Amino acid sequence: MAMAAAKGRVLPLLAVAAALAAALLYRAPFSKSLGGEGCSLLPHDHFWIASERVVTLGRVGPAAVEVKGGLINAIAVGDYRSFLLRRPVVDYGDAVIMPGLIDVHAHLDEPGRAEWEGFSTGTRAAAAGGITTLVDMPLNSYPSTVSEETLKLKLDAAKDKLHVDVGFWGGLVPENALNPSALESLLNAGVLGLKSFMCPSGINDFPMTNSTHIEEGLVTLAKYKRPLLIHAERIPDVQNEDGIDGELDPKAYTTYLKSRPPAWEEAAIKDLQRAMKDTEIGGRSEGAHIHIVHLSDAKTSLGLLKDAKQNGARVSVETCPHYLAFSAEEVPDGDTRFKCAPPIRDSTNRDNLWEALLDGHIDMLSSDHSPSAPDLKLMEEGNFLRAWGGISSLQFVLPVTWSHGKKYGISLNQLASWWSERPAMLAGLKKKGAVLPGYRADIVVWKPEAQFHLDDSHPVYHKHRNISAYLGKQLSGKILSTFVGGNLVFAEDKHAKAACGAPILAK
Ligand SMILES: NC(=O)N[C@H]1NC(=O)NC1=O
Ligand SMILES: [Zn+2]
Ligand SMILES: [Zn+2]
Repeated sequence: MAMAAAKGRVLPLLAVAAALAAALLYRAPFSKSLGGEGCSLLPHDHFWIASERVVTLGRVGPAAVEVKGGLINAIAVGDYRSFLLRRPVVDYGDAVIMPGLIDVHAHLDEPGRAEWEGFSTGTRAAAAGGITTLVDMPLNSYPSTVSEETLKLKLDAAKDKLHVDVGFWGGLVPENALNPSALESLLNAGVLGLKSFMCPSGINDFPMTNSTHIEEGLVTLAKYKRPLLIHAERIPDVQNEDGIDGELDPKAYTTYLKSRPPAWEEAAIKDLQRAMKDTEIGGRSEGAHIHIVHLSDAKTSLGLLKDAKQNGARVSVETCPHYLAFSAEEVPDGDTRFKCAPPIRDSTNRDNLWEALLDGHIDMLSSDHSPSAPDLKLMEEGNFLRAWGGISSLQFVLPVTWSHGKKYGISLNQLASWWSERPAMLAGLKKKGAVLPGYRADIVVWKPEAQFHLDDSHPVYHKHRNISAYLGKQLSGKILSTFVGGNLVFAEDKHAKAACGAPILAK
């Protein structure tokens, strides 16, 4: 019965042992450390999961993973079936067992804008998508997370609503950037690092920073060894003439592209050169780390970042599935679901982003899940210049990355590196991001080959399915089970009753 709950396939050979094991499992007491009965669809705190394709230790192969008290206790690599005789096991056959995804860039907009997205809906979508940890951005909620007090409001709003673990970035804004004690109190309160914008953010209480704010903020961050995430677009001092003029059709996607050319990304990154240099060994903010969020320009901006890395700057770069899945050529005019900043560029740029990811010049992936209330997307009017910029994608990032990445020959190990290991390092999450003994049992089990059509009948848990650019698409990669800290929080299109994810605070 316990086995059936997880739809595990118990090998016929092990039928007797499995029956014994099931009985054992069923009688096992609920673990307080796992939060009690409603936290898991598999209410046991000691069990094994196994499959032919476990992603661990840089390889993919048959293995069994022992989960005990919320942690991975042991891994039996190789012929796990004989090893597992008489042990309680959920056998996932040839499904992939991989570290749960860590999405370091999601906007869950509580308090203040729960009608855009919230902790409950956002983390349910995450669980359904195999994401086991999210790091929440400091803007789009109201107030923004820019102080100890506003972080406390976030934590209060999140209480009892987290279906996965959630950490928080704080905001670096002009009001705190030149004030080390204000920044220290925010960092001491537990944000995992800071985030700032070099252009208007679209949110009134999250003003943009200039390079001086950034350089000064980094000095404080260096003491804490926590990163600064930067939205690197800046309006160039001199706009060149193919910039936008009033005559262009606001429904045409080309108009939007012209309004935010790659020159914006370039200008920001050039402006960051001194800040990047400061992070080098012996630099003014040695120990700090600059992370460029959602890179879209795979040309000059990427080149500048490669140079900075080569010179020893501590810089990392993420891009997002929408820049890898879509190209400007295929964005229909008036379809503002595809509006994001920086924009989705042409197909050559998309191919170059894949190449940079495969070559290691782009370090990791994140969703930048940034929904709004549907009316702000202006879907009927189709005005790209006035619509909210933000892509709604949280639940689909794994199948989207896989479906499109297959064409570029990506491997399961690369997926685990881009979506789990590197994000864990960026956010300073110890014992997360890999399937290894001693690590938190945050695991996704999925079937890469299973195809599905994201049609109107597909369950979507994040807010406002209609504003997601992925609706109507055919994807490969079905999530079977998601474990967070040993709790089976999602399986067979069902969530565990209780929300037992943990808030993560830096110490
Ligand atoms: N405020 C906000 O979420 N902006 C995000 N949306 C987007 O498309 N890019 C962003 O930075
Ligand atoms: Zn951004
Ligand atoms: Zn964002």
